[in-house]
Amino acid sequence: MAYIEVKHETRKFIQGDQETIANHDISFNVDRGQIITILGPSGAGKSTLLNILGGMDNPTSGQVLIDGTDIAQFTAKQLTTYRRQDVGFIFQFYNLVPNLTARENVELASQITHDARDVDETLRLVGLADRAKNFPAQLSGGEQQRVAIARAIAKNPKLLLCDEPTGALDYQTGKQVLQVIQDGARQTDMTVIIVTHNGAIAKMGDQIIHINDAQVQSIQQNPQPTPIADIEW
Ligand SMILES: Nc1ncnc2c1ncn2[C@@H]1O[C@H](COP(=O)(O)OP(=O)(O)OP(=O)(O)O)[C@@H](O)[C@H]1O
Repeated sequence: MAYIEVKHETRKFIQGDQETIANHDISFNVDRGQIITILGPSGAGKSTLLNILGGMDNPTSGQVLIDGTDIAQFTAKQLTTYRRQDVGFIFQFYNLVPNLTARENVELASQITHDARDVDETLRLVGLADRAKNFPAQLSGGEQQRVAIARAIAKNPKLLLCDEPTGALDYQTGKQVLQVIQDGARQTDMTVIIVTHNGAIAKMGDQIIHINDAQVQSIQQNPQPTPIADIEW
């Protein structure tokens, strides 16, 4: 059984008399431990889909089975537990707490889960052991994003969701961050979903889901993902 099964997922937003269909009849499967990329232009519906997978939003219709359980049917309380225990998030703009050190930012996440990873070991994993006492403002963009990755991974999530994780970074730093995400995934057996509008980055996925105009345009199996060192954009 696939770890994620999205079946006919649709999300409509209604504002006044205007209806926007952000996701229309979306279906795909993801195996446990896969890295998949969701590729599409601005406004295609990628973030909407990621929010639904992360339990931050509910679809209007359809099923979102995670490990066999339909989270589309979850109550608000069940969704909170799911987000807390099972999901790590990485966003374009890091979202670190500015008055906490790198270590404290990571600790914050590890404290709310049962099965957290060791904070110092996780900082080592992202190559930031020696910056643990620094505040976000004392770190570069790439380092801040690595703290955000450590924070997400420290929860030991089953699912890591990344929304344009390199969107605010330069080319070289962006590649380092992708490498950290990939290494983290391979070492922890997380399932990873990366949203991007960048076709070159999408090639790091074991599966590339092309989304356009709210719909799945194609699903490309990618048995030989491009090594990050070889990705160029
Ligand atoms: N809360 C909302 N209320 C109304 N419309 C929304 C809402 N969230 C998203 N939309 C609309 O749904 C569509 C898809 O948006 P979404 O943010 O999912 O796209 P995206 O592919 O992630 O785009 P981007 O790459 O620019 O972030 C857009 O037309 C957007 O305006």
